[in-house]
Amino acid sequence: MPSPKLLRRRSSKRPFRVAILGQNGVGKSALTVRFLTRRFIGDYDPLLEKVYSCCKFVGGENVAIDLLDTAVQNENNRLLENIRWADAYILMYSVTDRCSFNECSRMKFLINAYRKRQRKIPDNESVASAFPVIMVGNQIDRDHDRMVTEQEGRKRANQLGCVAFYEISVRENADCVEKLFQDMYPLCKRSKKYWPVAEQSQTVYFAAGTQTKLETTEELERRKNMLYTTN
Ligand SMILES: Nc1nc2c(ncn2[C@@H]2O[C@H](COP(=O)(O)OP(=O)(O)OP(=O)(O)O)[C@@H](O)[C@H]2O)c(=O)[nH]1
Repeated sequence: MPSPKLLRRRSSKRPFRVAILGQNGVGKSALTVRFLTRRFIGDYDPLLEKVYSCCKFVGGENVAIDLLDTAVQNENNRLLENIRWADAYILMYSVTDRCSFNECSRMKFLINAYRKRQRKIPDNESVASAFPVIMVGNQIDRDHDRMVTEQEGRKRANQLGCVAFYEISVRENADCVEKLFQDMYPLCKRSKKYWPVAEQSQTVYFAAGTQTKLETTEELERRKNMLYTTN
């Protein structure tokens, strides 16, 4: 792999920010890397929390996207920091782990509570449409270990007010990951007024991060201006 070159973002407006939330081991890092590179990589450092920046052609337009691959979500403060940072959320669980499925409800509750507290949303608009959440059940290739049915997942996503629900296997199917993001952006565009859209950029940025954890939004902001590329 070529040594990473330090680049500066050309756009002055900020990208569309997506946080991938979910319990440990559900496949957040695998999803992120699949989307960015189409490759499936088996193992990742579970303690790392990274923002990956890219420009992708989604929903018929070039969109600058910052993807936050979150790490341990046990601390509510960290989770709230990530919620605050993002414009949209992917709530991920493993269909083989009911605990991770239930954790999605807690996270959605926190998203709603935080966004309502902000009072930025007019009364006639719901949190769901202003800050879209997509629920994703991963690891469907492990059918013999399945604990959560597709029907249950869909029902829960509906009850929680998620804008979409998918069952995927990051490991087996790169196309379903691509489709997830392709579908997601148009859904999220409805809430565009809540996030400034970035200018078009042709460079694919990748892997902004060091071995340290991200502690604050300020840290995330600082890193946004120091992006690395593999190209
Ligand atoms: N069988 C199968 N394994 C998967 C799939 N997606 C991810 N994995 C595996 O699940 C394990 C956890 O994946 P990660 O991407 O590290 O999960 P994570 O949610 O980022 O975990 P933390 O970093 O600990 O929060 C790894 O061993 C992956 O190879 C999938 O679709 N199918």
